Amino acid sequence: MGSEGRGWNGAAAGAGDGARGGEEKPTTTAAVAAGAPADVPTSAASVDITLPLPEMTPHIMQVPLLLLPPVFRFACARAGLCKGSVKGWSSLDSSCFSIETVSGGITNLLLKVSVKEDTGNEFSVTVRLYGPNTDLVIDRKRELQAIPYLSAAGFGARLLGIFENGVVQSFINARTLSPADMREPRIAAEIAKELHRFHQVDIPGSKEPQLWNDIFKFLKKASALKFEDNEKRKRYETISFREIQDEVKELKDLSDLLHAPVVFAHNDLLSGNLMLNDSEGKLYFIDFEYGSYSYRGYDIANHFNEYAGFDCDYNMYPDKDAQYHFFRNYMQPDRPSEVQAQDLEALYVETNTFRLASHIYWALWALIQAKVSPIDFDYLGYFFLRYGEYKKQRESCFSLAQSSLSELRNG
Ligand SMILES: Nc1ncnc2c1ncn2[C@@H]1O[C@H](COP(=O)(O)OP(=O)(O)OP(=O)(O)O)[C@@H](O)[C@H]1O
Repeated sequence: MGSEGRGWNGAAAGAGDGARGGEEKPTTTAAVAAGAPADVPTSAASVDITLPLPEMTPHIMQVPLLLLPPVFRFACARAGLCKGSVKGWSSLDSSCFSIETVSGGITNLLLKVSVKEDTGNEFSVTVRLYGPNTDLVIDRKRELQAIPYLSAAGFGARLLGIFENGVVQSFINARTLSPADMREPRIAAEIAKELHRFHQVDIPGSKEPQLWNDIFKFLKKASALKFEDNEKRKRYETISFREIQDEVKELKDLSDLLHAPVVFAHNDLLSGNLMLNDSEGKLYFIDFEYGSYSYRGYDIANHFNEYAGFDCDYNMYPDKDAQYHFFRNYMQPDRPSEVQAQDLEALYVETNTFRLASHIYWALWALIQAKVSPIDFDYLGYFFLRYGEYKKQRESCFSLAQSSLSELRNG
């Protein structure tokens, strides 16, 4: 198939040779120039995410075909097929493929593409299509730079190929956790241990924490929006960006005094980004779109805020005992009971200061989404919910940090 047709813009860059059964290494495309790892095949093709699935299907199937050699080799290795030859798979026709939606997501469209050989063997990959305008809140270059290192450390799905507006990844055989699972002490301990490991991954490049840069960038964008819809405009005009700016500055100054350790943080550890294979006891962190160097306490606080679940019930935020249970397993995965009291207290203060930053971050994110996202969701309402929660928690979180700092000063 060529580059013509609705929903299909552009052609493979080199990887097209793979679709004809060749072994040539794909050439560099914009994705590589934007920071993709050099050994991952790329294609300049893009798929129109706005098409209904039946119309999109033929275009989607082209993506794994264009990126065929590595996807194929990976799939063969997993399924024990074809003994390393690419000829077998390239001769399959489209009737051997099936496609289903895994998730509409808030941000992306995730599809499972499966291929069945004559032998009956089947294997699957995922094709993730980036949602329109998501580059306004997601730094794709940062994400693509981090994935190979996270993948090498055993995190997430394997990156098999990159095309203009999405990626092909391995399919993970595991169930997605629910918010209730995530709060369960045994699973919470596993998440804490895995987060300890995640925070030790070294991603080359700048180690500067990005949290406040990102928040200030969001603030700038969020304060300059124009809504055509009357109702939305009225709600938007009630927001005081001067007030938010003052809050952000004050919170940043306070958190700077804590000298919190900086790590490569996931930054979006909600239940939907945690998968568990119960029989193997393997926990997966997925979706590194928001990953960056940041404060460890921020990553933990952001995860705790997600205990609120789909009902956004922030009363589900863990109490001190549940937080300590998590901290113990995070700080000393092998000997959780041996963590020192002062280390627990320090992480408690750190986490519950950054708890506020997480509310501000997602509140501002939601404002931008309210303008640019095609998804029918009350993002403005979500802004008010998160900013309201910030205000509700502000006093107790500020005084916790301030009294801890004054205790430190007074020895
Ligand atoms: N590689 C994978 N293999 C199997 N299932 C996956 C894989 N990646 C994601 N999923 C499933 O798809 C769901 C959505 O994935 P993901 O969170 O990456 O998408 P998203 O569009 O970023 O969603 P959101 O914006 O809501 O976070 C996950 O909760 C998980 O159930």
